[in-house]
Amino acid sequence: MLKIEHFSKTYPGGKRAVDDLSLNVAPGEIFGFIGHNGAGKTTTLRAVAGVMDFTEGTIVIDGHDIRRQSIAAKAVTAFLPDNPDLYDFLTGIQYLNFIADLYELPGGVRQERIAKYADAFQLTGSLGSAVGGYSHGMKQKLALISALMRKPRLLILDEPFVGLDPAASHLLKGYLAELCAAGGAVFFSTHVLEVAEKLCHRIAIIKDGRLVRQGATAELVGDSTLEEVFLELEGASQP
Ligand SMILES: Nc1ncnc2c1ncn2[C@@H]1O[C@H](COP(=O)(O)OP(=O)(O)OP(=O)(O)O)[C@@H](O)[C@H]1O
Repeated sequence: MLKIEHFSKTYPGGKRAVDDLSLNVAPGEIFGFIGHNGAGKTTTLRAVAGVMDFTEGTIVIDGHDIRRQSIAAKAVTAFLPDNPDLYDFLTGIQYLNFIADLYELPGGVRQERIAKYADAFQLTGSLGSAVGGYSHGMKQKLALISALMRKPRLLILDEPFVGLDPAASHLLKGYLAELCAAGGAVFFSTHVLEVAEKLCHRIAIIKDGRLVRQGATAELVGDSTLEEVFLELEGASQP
């Protein structure tokens, strides 16, 4: 579903944020991407989502090269940044309809899906209000609904659990599993290692822009916890 090969990104000014990263995410897989602050997670996710160009390597989504077939790749991908930038002057429902129009989601299907996800995330009563008045968590829920309603083949999420209340986090985990059961795939970054350990089929750990470990969660963790494995790789001292 997602194939990243020898991906590198050097920012203008010379910072090499990611160096020679390769990984695959298979259909049906929830893939967690973890690493310290500044490790290169957001840089990678933004390149995969096609919102940032990169220096070297190839990124292929569902058979479409993100550079050469960017529209086809983006048509099957949804990306939720850590701080979604929505249109404050639109109401929630106007925003969802705007996204549904962009991705040509037919009327009946969109209404049914918006109703389903908005009810579940308890946002239905706020859809008539301007997004500018939403709390951070409400904006995040709206952005999530806009991504989920499209039923993307690949869902890319940057720190999706930060700022969500426990009920919304629980719901989201269920929806990620649902998307994968339907043959989609999820690639997400997180600092919440307990969630990653429980939720992810496979995990990659990035350190200073380089992939230092990847594999099936059970194999990667072994008899330890993900936190222990992570801290050991980081060389961090444990109490
Ligand atoms: N626009 C930019 N210009 C220059 N350097 C950048 C830019 N964006 C990120 N970087 C640098 O690239 C490196 C990787 O940043 P990135 O945002 O990908 O890390 P991250 O793993 O997502 O971190 P966090 O967990 O803190 O969100 C960091 O050293 C950061 O300072």
